[in-house]
Amino acid sequence: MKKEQVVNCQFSVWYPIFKKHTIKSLILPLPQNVIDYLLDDGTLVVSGSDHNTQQPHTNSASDAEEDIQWSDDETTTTVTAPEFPEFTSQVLEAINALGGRIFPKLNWSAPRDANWIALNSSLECHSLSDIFLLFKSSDFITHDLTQPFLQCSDQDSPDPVINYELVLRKWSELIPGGEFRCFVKENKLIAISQRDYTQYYQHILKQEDQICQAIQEFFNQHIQYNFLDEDFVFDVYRDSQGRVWLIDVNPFGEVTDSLLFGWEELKSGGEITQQQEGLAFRYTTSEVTVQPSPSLSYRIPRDFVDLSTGEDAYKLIDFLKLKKSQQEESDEEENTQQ
Ligand SMILES: Nc1ncnc2c1ncn2[C@@H]1O[C@H](COP(=O)(O)OP(=O)(O)OP(=O)(O)O)[C@@H](O)[C@H]1O
Repeated sequence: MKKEQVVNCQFSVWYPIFKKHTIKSLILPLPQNVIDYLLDDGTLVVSGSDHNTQQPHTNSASDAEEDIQWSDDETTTTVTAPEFPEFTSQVLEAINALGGRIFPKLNWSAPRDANWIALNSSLECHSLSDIFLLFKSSDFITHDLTQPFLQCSDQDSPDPVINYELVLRKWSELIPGGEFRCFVKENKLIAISQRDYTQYYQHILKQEDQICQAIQEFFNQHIQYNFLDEDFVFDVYRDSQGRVWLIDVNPFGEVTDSLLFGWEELKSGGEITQQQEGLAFRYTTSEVTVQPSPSLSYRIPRDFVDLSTGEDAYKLIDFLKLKKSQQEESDEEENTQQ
């Protein structure tokens, strides 16, 4: 996989080409101070200033950044997250234009590994602080920001310049059993895998031929020869009326999860068992093969999740205060012993 293939799979590259066949979205350039904030481990995500109330911002001359401040007085401890007034109002405007509920992404990735941290355990966002909470907790987002070309074979060539972008997609209730990943080699659709492969869906077994045919038709009519590369991977959603929608485009190579196939067999071509002429379709065929969800490995203990995101979000702040006063007490003890 070459760096150029990764560049071509950025959202802002494929979206204009396939706009009519995918979920409505808006793209905003990500300012450098927001990128710095996302990469800074030391700052919490607590901000009251960006709730979706559509209030005009009076101070939008420049986006100021502040650090968290712990006041000395225990009774008035405050936690201040950085503020980006101009960017915040752009994001709120975009969220409102998309109906108030959005799915956030960067150039390539969504923070799928962080959904456990959100109040609703979902990637649905209504404000910039919802987005920040997910982005700051996600290794996938950090990967986009720090090493997007990690697995490329042309490591000796200079890294292409990337303009980082915040992608806001209209929130859509997608049923996981309707999602499929499609592999294209030399402009031919060679393989389709059920995307949520850890679950068994009876309707996939029953409608195997219709699903294959609908995706093949969608590919022939709208995707084939329209993308910048001849090898790539695209994700689709087949809705309850049987209509197929494009969800995402990914590089053809190890950086993309090959799900029920192996990259070796996909790259070598000929060896895959084929359902229809030239096309292999794999899905989970019984409850027996059901595996734990891969996203479970990204989670942390439930107690901590409850503390940080449970019914009472202030519990985390109380917990941190407690830790701080315990630390101060032990420091004092140490001082008196010396
Ligand atoms: N607009 C949306 N509204 C709600 N859920 C969505 C939306 N877009 C995508 N999803 C859900 O989020 C999942 C991940 O989306 P997407 O493929 O865009 O992320 P990604 O980080 O590029 O994933 P991957 O690394 O597997 O390609 C999808 O499988 C789908 O279930």
